[in-house]
Amino acid sequence: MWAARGARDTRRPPSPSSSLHSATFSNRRPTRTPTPRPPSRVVPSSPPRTAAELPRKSTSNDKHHNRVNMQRDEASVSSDKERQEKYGDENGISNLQLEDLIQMIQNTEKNIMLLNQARLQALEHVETVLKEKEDLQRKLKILETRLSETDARLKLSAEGQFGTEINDSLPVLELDDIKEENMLLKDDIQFLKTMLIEVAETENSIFTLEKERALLDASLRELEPRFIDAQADMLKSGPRQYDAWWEKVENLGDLLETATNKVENAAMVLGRNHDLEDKVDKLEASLAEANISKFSCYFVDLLQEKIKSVEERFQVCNHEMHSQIELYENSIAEFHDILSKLVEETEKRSLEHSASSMPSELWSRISLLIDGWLLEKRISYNDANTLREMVRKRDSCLREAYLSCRGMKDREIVDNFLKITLPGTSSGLHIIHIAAEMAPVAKVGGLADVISGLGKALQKKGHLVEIILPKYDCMQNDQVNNLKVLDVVVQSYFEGNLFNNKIWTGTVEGLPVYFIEPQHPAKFFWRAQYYGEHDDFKRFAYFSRAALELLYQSQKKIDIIHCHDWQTAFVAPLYWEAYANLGFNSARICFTCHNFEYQGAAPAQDLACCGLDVQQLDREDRMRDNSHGRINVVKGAIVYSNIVTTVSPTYALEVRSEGGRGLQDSLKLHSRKFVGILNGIDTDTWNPSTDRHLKVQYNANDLQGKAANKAALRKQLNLSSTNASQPLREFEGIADHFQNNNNIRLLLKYDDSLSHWIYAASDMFIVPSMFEPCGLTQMIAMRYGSVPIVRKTGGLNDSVFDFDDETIPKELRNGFTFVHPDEKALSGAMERAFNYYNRKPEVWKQLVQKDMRIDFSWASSASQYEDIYQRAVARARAAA
Ligand SMILES: Nc1ncnc2c1ncn2[C@@H]1O[C@H](COP(=O)(O)OP(=O)(O)O)[C@@H](O)[C@H]1O
Repeated sequence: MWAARGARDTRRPPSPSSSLHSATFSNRRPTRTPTPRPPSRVVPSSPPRTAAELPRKSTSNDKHHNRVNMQRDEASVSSDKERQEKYGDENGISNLQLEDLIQMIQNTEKNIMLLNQARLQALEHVETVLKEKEDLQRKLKILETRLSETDARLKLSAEGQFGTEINDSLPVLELDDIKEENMLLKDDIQFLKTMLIEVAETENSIFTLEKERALLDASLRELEPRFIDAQADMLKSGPRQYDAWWEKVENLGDLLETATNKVENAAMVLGRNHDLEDKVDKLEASLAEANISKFSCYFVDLLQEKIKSVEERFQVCNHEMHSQIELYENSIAEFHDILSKLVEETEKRSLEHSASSMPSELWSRISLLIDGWLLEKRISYNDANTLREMVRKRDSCLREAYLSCRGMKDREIVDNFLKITLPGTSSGLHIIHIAAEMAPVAKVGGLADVISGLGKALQKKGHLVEIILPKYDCMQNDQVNNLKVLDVVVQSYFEGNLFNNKIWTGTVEGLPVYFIEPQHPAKFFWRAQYYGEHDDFKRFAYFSRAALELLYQSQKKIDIIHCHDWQTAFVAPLYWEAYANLGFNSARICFTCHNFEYQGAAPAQDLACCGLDVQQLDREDRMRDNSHGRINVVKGAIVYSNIVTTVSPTYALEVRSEGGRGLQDSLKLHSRKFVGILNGIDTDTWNPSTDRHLKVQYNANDLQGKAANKAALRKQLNLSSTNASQPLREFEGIADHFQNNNNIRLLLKYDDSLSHWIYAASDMFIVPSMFEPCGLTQMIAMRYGSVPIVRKTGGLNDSVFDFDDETIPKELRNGFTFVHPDEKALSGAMERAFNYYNRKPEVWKQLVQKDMRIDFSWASSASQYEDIYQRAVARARAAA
């Protein structure tokens, strides 16, 4: 499958067909990172000897339990390893200690589960005992009936109605004795009944206990994820915390062991109840025997004795049960206490942890806070600068002050910040980008990618980077974090009047951004589109002036103001002609032209709208266009900037001749400050192994997902699926014609998500541009394993090297190129690519993998920008 980018012949506003065309699809779901699972729980088939499972305290010889422990240990060890790989051993705690600690925590947690299991099983036993008690009651009833029968018979026999046999064998005196004994027996049985009621009460209290245990269980489940976090935190804790945690975990272990023993004792007591039941059985049997042997005195004695012993045993058991339950209740309360302390500590630790690795997003918020306070005149210029310096240095005091501000009133926060202002120095620069686009909040094309990509890379290098954009009505507000309007109005000059501007702030991709919303009747940025308005010149002249006014009023001590393309090229002459005289002159101006096709030429008098002096600037050596009697804003930026760049070394050469579109002489004149730096791509945004827009994520080592994306896109675009390697072609004029074609689709729309998918689905990416200042698409394509076929021009020439060109080092060869801007040359390059694709799939695969591994990140390009910024700043300081 192929994606082709239209030959470049127009720039802003981009033609809707300017980029990606292709097709494919798959209905496979993306592979997802497995959700972390809770630690496995082992439920033993009998009440566990949990002490054996407590670390370093094992006493059990039970084979089954040993096996269970071994499985658990293996699980703990492997998860420990994973954690160690993830977090490393930053604080010098020995691996062994950490392993022990983690293993201990995991075992402890599992033991809690096991303890609960044991409790459940103990309860099951209690239920059994309850049933057995009922049996016992039934049997006692029978016993009672039989006794009363015996009583009746004895009565009859005493009255002489019972036959001679009895009268012969039992004298009357003996019968009286038996009667009395039977009465005693009855009392005993009554007593036994009372005891059984007591047992029932004990059971009730066990059920109450069980309820409490269930609550505890629920809170345990809630605590489980925090507990896991705490384990991770512990890996990062210093030795002191490690010791404290260790001690707590050991206490917990001891407590659990005690509780376990108690449960074991309870189980023993229940066992004794079984014995008791056996004895009652025997009693019953003996009674039957006594009945058969017709009330032998000896038997009744025996019976009485047995009942007495039953009663005694019952009392002992009951007492034991009560004390066990009491102990168990106490240990649960203790356990609860330790658990709450553990939670408290975990929360404290996680707060400390987040403080040590505060993301750039938060630093950006602090930076915006400081600027807001300065504009609102709540802090002085000096304090603001000191605080900014601290932001730049990622100062830990400032971080602490910010983190401790939660819930404070505004005034208190300001005071808090002012308290920690200390003088400091830094080699980092304060860089402001003023631009018309920024990805992903306001993106039309590559300029937007550059602003966020370069900004992030410079921020990573320790510079304080801020962006100023127009507040477009059509921008993606959902891509801005913390978007809010400042309680301040910045006035700026336009066409002889001052106009209010609302200032919005927010972070985009972790960078602090200002959005200017002009309160001008022309509603400059309420046009439902970024470019293409009849008054574009005025719209962006207004914006450039307002952006400088914002910087001026916020009294920032800026090192670099970086403006981009003709829309913000006004900044360079405005800064030096209108603001430097006011003392706002610490910054050096850098101008990047992303495309010399667009130069912002207009009738000379139009320049006056933003306060520039037309008389002064409409001169050959300043802003007058080289070929027409107009003024040219890009020329003005070339003349007035300290640094001028364009987006690739080859394009920098091209624009010194024809490619300069009339500005070649100016560029030659200012060639000492002019340089071409190849753009990078934002490798976080463009990453096939994490890209959420794809059907299936993949990487250079596992290309299966790429094929799945291709199949998915083909299906989505309703293309034939009979031949998966069928190519697509393009061109607007034949879009309708292609609509019913099985192998071709022409897509004429801007769709960011689809663009990601197309990069992933395509095998080849054709960029046959007539000219291409840099081009990002060929680099993004390579990152997604789509081999570029490009014309050797501009940045394409600096990033794509022909696979068959033996004059180029082999390791650099990554695509297919052609020079002549005609169909024959393009077909030749495509044929060569197809040859490899169809006939040498292994070679092709290696090429795809190699392309995916090329580093197109901003890192090296940002270093070049950093270098030229620093040199310009150093020159300025030396001159001062
Ligand atoms: N139709 C489109 N839908 C979504 N994104 C697009 C589209 N066309 C181009 N893009 C994106 O715009 C950027 C183009 O950058 P670049 O190659 O420098 O071209 P340009 O300078 O014309 O903007 C890339 O991020 C590309 O993915």
